[in-house]
Amino acid sequence: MDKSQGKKVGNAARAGALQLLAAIDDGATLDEAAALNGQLAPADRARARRLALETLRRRDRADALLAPMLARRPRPEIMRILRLATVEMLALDEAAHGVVNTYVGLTRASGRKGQAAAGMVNAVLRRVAQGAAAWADLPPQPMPGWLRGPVVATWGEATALAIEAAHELGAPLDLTPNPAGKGPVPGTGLPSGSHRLPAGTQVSALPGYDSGDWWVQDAAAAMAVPLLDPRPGERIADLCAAPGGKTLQLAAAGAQVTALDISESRLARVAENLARCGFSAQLVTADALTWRPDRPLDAVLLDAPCSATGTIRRHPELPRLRDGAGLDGLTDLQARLIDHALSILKPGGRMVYATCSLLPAEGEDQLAAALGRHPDVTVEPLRASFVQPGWITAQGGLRLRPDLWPERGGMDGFFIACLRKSA
Ligand SMILES: C[S@@+](CC[C@H](N)C(=O)[O-])C[C@H]1O[C@@H](n2cnc3c(N)ncnc32)[C@H](O)[C@@H]1O
Repeated sequence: MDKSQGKKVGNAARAGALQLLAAIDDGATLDEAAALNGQLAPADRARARRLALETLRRRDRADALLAPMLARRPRPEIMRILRLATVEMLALDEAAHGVVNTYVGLTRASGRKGQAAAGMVNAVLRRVAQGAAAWADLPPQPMPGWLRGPVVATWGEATALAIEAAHELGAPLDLTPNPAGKGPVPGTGLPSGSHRLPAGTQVSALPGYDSGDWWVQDAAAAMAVPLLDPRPGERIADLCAAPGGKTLQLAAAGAQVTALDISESRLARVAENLARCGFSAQLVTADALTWRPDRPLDAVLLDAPCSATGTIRRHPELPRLRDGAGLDGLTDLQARLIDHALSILKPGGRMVYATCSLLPAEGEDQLAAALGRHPDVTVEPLRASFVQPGWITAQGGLRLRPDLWPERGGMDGFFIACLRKSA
């Protein structure tokens, strides 16, 4: 590839990243915004997404570096250009000369107002290029107050900072091997059985996807089903199943699975994933609050809807889109789902409650409240060999956080508890 071609590809991705950041500023999620990059070649689309992700992870840090260099805060589109260029130079080690020239060009191309701002962008970015030491001294992006408050109150300031550092690092790609798969599964094996590949690995470029030799699932998310310990032939309902990572694990263990979700379109993804991996399950579109099986079940998996604050490494836009206001509604729904899930279990049956949340209100507090409401329910010991003693909470739940396994690249935030109804 000659140099001019390379530059053209790079600039298409940068313009794509600016489109994504603008849509996210307007309230879209990164996945929703991705449709805007539909015209880009796949490699540029992937690079635009990565640039946007890396910028969102360091937005506050970039703003703190830029603030003293700006006489007044520029218009949002110019601010996005400055942030993106700052992150490219200081976090992604892109050569300053090329970055400055490109973003000055993109500023100029953004219309009459852009022409007027180009000189300022040029001057500021040249100062940014000299700012590596100041950049290194800035703390990672803080979690929003509604999340940081409970995190600090529960685990302390040092843990909050470690979580924030993990958020900035982003997430590796984790695969769950299909036990019935034929080919080797790429990546390094983790103690929990997942395989890990570096952040930014393109899923479509990996062997074994079409043949269903593995599926994408964060290592923490993949821990819930082993803790339920499904057995061949057991009748198990996965009450909030889509897109189906845990349904696949349950089916792979030989259970008779009913996969339920309130969203028909999301349930269609469960069907696709089951077909690709060669498993089957009964699929039901229904509200888990009211659905009842024809007879009580051996086990239930309740991966409840939640704030998803455990997934900020992969969705750094999430803290900007949410303000914690819907939390009471979610915790109320989770409690009602727990009560209903217990009511469809046979005596002696097990239930795993899980949320991809960092908030104790959606994890530890739900477990305590459920035990208070249900004197006939006990917490099952967490017997899986990958569980480290320090991860187990006072009441016997499993607390997973992005700052755990730092030497391996972290994991999503999750809370998992296994309950047993008395026989
Ligand atoms: C955290 S996701 C589940 C992820 C899934 N267990 C997996 O491992 O791939 C939560 C799911 O709950 C579904 N959901 C939300 N409220 C529900 C309800 N009342 N009944 C059934 N499903 C519900 C959502 O549509 C969403 O697909």
